[in-house]
Amino acid sequence: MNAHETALLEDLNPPQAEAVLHGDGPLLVLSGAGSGKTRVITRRVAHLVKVRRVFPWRILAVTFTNKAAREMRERLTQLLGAQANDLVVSTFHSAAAMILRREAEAVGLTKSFVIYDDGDQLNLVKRAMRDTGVEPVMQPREILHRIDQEKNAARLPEDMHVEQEDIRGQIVKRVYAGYQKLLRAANAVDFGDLLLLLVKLFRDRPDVLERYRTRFTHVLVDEFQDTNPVQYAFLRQIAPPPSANLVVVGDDDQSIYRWRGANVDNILQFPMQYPGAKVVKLEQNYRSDQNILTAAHEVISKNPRRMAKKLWSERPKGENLELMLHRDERAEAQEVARRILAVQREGFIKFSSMAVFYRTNAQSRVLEEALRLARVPYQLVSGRSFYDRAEVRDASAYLRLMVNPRSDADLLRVLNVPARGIGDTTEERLTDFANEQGLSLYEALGERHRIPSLNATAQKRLGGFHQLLQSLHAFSLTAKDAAGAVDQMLKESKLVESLVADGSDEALTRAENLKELLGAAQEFDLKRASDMVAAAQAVEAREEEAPEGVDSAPLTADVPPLQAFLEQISLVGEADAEVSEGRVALMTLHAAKGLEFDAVFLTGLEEGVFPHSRALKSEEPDGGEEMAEERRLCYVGFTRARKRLFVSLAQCRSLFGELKYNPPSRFLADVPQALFGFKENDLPPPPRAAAMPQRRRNWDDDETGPRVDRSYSQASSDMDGVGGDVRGMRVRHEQFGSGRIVAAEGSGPNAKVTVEFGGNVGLKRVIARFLIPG
Ligand SMILES: Nc1ncnc2c1ncn2[C@@H]1O[C@H](COP(=O)(O)OP(=O)(O)OP(=O)(O)O)[C@@H](O)[C@H]1O
Ligand SMILES: [Mg+2]
Repeated sequence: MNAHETALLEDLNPPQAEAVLHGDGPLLVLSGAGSGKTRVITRRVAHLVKVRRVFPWRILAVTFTNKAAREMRERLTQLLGAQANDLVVSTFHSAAAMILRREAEAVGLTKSFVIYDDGDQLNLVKRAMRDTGVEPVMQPREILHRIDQEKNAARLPEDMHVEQEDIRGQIVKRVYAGYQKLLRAANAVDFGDLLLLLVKLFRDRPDVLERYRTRFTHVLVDEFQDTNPVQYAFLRQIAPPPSANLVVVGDDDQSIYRWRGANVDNILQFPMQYPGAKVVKLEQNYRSDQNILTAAHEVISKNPRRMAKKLWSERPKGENLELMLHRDERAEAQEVARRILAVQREGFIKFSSMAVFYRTNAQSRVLEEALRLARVPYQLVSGRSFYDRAEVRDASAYLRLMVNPRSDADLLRVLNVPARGIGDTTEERLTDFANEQGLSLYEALGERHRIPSLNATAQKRLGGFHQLLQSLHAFSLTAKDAAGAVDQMLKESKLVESLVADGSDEALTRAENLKELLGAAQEFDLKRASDMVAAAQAVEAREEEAPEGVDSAPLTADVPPLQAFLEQISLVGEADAEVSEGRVALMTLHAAKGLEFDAVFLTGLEEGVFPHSRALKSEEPDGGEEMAEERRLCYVGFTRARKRLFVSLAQCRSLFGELKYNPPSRFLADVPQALFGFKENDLPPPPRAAAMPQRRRNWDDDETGPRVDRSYSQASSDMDGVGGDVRGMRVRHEQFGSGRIVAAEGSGPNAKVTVEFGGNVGLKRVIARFLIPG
């Protein structure tokens, strides 16, 4: 073993090392959370390059988010130095986008195609519905969802098999076909197209496929449990069974993207698809304290149809899990803020090592408010929120028109932004004319003198807009960097100027955001310049020439800067925001996968919130696949925590404008009480059902329900008559020691107070006069 090899294997356990050292042929690493799967991928890549002397440009490593890709690349730079810049480390979508751009002509696009997002897609679906004249029996949203599903399943309209009597299916098929036509005419693709078009291209053009197959001799995939059929089809093309060097790592228990077409069968059936694949199981968890692991295990083990897995840890038992009960979502948010501060002060855990999770984005607003008030520095991890702002979308539309004036959806978006007096009638005449003549809107603008019944003013205004677009397009052809192009666009379009002229606070904030977009472009340029230098150095530093006829050029090579910037914007995902140092991260459970934190707050553990109401409506026994997926999501949430896990719930919550009294989440009942530090005798008697008449379902009536339900149903019913002021207060009791008030009933010295005491004492109900503050 040489020195490189020793260093790379040093801190790996035997099965991890086995996976890193595995020779040629397919390999599946299947194991539970925190067992070092991602570490194995990174090490294996480094090992391939350093020890087995595989050219870095032959390696394609696919991760789930751009953020994960960035982190993996950083890690690899530490291990490999400049050579890391010759690797392709990316998400499925950006790998597909890079390849598609190189092969654009072969799929009927030009290199400057733009990528449409969800909002653009919806507009396009509406247009396609109008164009195809389908009966308006389906909502555009629903049709779009079905189209996305078809794309995830690798089906174009002509591949759809729809029965004649399936009216809705027929509608989807027709609109889908019209929608694809509109995309192609606009020289645009949507997210789903990136992989779908590539898979089709590889299928129809074996010569193109062969080039990439010959190039990428090693393909590695993290979070494989969440691949969808079209992604898997791509993998099978580029790394075909039975013998390609395809390494996939994942955990069937963490498959949480079924709603995006992910199919957990991909991982379960991998050994069948790649017969002879080596399977390595990792069983030691390095992340979480034992109590957390036990809780996670108890929750996930209720799922049917899992691959049997063991997971053990040498880590200590750790602290108890903490159960936090609240009157409503505001009290919950305040208490989360308070506990974060306490954990930071007393637990010596940095803000940046803490995270707050929730099931749906809508829950974040109240949490944000409470954190702001409590002066807890936090950051919302929702990568798209900035780019989804109206003014930023307007600016992006202009930028995309700059590189691709044929993009009709973008043109319509900014036709009258900032206001230039182009009204609905003019817009209608323009689009009708374009449709009749088979022109893009931009081309129609050029022919505007032929548009019937347009008066001179309308002509003039359209002319002005046409000129603006022409000028911007011309500028983009010679732009040397993205920031220059953004700056020019902001000036010429007068987007900032009009907002500043408006002068309202809101308009000024919007103007600030546009300047931030310019800042993002500047940052992008700097990064790109250094990446390009690095890539060139990596090519220069190659010790050997690529074999004759093998394509070894960097995948991103010749994309103009503005276009590269736009592509980066389009591919920003929900989980991609970088959390700055010193801040607590707030995110949905879905965005949390792959991450780890010292302390985790999992909020909203109520039936109908988490598990999501959708899963409750499922007609299958026990909620079927939907419920199983919620359970996996809970497992993902728990296993992000290293040392402290707080789970919280509210007795009533208003969400989506409705006030709901939901019973506690079933997942709480699966956690053994001892892990919360409760002892059997601590539990107060169950409350009278009449005390909680508003509940839709009374979990206390459920005789089979686990006892832990009773403890917190009691505590939360206690809160009915009390203000939130004493809760959370620190108190001392002569016999039980110090603790914190969880709930109180009545007021004054005879109030009955439920206190969570430290040590092994746990939850107790005592009379207030026996307590002293502190
Ligand atoms: N052999 C090891 N020795 C010490 N620490 C390790 C070892 N393997 C992994 N770790 C650490 O354990 C933690 C979890 O590793 P990693 O993120 O790779 O796990 P994972 O299996 O990918 O988890 P997840 O299922 O959540 O994606 C990381 O902090 C990692 O550095
Ligand atoms: Mg991982």
